[in-house]
This record gives sequence, structure tokens and C-alpha cells, in this order.
Amino acid sequence: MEPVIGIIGGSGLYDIAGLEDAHWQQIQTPWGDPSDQILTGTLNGLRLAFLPRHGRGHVYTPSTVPYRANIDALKRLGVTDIISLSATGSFREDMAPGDFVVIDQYIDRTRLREKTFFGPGCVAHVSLAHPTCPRLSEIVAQAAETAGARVHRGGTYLAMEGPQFSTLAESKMYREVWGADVIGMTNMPEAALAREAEICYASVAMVTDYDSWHPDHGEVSISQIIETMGGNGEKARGTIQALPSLIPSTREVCPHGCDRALEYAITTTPDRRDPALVAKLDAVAGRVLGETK
Ligand SMILES: CSC[C@H]1O[C@H](OP(=O)(O)O)[C@H](O)[C@@H]1O
Ligand SMILES: Nc1ncnc2[nH]cnc12
Repeated sequence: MEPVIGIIGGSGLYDIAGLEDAHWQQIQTPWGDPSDQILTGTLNGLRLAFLPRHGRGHVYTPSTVPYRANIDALKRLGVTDIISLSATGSFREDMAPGDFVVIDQYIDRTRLREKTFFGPGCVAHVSLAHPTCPRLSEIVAQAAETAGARVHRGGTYLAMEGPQFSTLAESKMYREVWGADVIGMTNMPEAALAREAEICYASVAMVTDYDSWHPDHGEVSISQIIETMGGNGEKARGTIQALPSLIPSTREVCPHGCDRALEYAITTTPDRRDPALVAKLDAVAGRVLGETK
């Protein structure tokens, strides 16, 4: 099977250059419109589908990003693996602004978002014990190093609701009590939905600031973030450019099972399933629901 790599670009990353056969496509989903059209094309033979998470021009707040539509649309385009690129604050002195952290865990503090494709009439419980894909994460770490980034392999991302930044008390609690490494507003429920859609997911947290806890750095501000994002954006683009030489042209099944996450996850018996919901799940769960519709 040929891999198709979905790239979800976060704050500051709204486009990618250099794709062959590039065109922006509007994809319709049963969950509404994605954040924007999706840019598809190939990069040195590797098929890519790029989606700006907040839309071109940065239209969607972290709470209003249409996460379900985004993941469904990428699945409809045949995406097998998603790489998220995100701006984050850091809770660790050694994860400094400009560094890249390849995330392996999340603490989800979001509360205003649709978190699952499933619901009454089709209940499913996937595992999130390991919410990112180790195989894809290692490839992304190598790509980022090729692009000249200082890379930390592994880190816990605290997903907050936003859009306001954290209070000092929250910042200290996430760092000292909860042991989070970085903080952002968007990776949840995105990572969880990718797992439900059986798509491998890796996330690069591009550190822009020390949030508010650091005695020598004051409190995070948007101007500080934008300033650091300039350099991060260059390394992010370099990371994407390095992918074709690191991703095999034939995709083997995921050794960690991301692409079979729904195998035993659907709990509702076939006779009790809601046909309308099952129809909406055609892209996300068609592989397992197909024969029982
Ligand atoms: C513009 S700073 C705050 C904003 O940036 C991050 O978004 P993304 O993960 O899409 O890069 C952060 O989570 C906030 O949404
Ligand atoms: N300190 C911070 N908190 C939440 N989201 C962020 N994105 C970038 N920096 C952030």
C-alpha cells in the first residue's frame, strides 16, 4: 500500500511550497466543512495532503477548529499517517524556544469540543494508552533533525481549552504537580480522533515560549510567540522536505496497531446500530462497519 501523509499545520503554517500536481481541494464530510480546503500533491514521489488547522488567515479558535471534519476529510483522501505541527509553550528549562518535542503523551484538559465520531447507536472505545504512533514519531524526529532542529524524543503535551493562556497557578501546577512538558490548545481531540479513524498520528511541538512559570522569561505573549515562530516555521518546512527520503514508498501495516484500532472497539451489536450514524461513519469506520451495515 502506498502511504499518503497528512500534514496538519498549526499557527504560522498555512501553506507548503514545492508540491508537484498541487491543488487545493474542498472535501465534504458528514461532520461539516474542514478548517479549509486541503492542498494535495507529491513531494519527490511522496503523496501529501496539507490542511491548515486554523484555516488560511487563521480563522478558527482552538475551541472551534472542526476537528472531526478535518480528520474525516483526510481519511477520505486516503491519508494513512498524520503529522501535526504545533506551536507550544514549554514547562522544561531544557525544552527551549526553538526546540522541537516529539510528543508521546497527552493530558487532556479541553472541555468544549466534540471528542469522538461515535455516539448513541454506535459506541466504540479505542485505546489511547499510547496516543501517538512510535513508528511515525521516529521518522518525524529524524526529519526534524535533518532540518537542523534540536529534537526531544518524547514529551507530555497538556491540551488546554484556551483561547486565553494559563494563569500562573495553572502553569505551575501543570509543570510541578502534573509533570507536563509542553502546553498547547489543539492536539486534543485531534490525536484521539485520528486513532478512532485508524490513522497513525505523530505530533511535533515547536516550542515558542516558557508559558508563565519561568522567573527569567516573564509571561507568554502573542508577540513573543510570533517572533519565535519565524525560525520554527523554517525548520517545520525543512522537516516536511526531509520526509520523502525517510518514508518507504510501500507502507507496511503499523506494528503498533494504529491502523487497526477499531478491530475490537465497536461495542454496539449490529442489530442495535443506528443506520444514520453508521452511514456517517463510512470513511472513519467503513473498514470494520462495511460488512455489518
Ligand atoms: C498563536 S499562539 C496559540 C495557538 O497556537 C497553537 O496552535 P497550533 O497547535 O495550531 O499551532 C496553540 O495551541 C494555540 O492554539
Ligand atoms: N504558552 C502557551 N500556552 C498554550 N498554547 C500555546 N501555544 C504556544 N504557546 C502556548
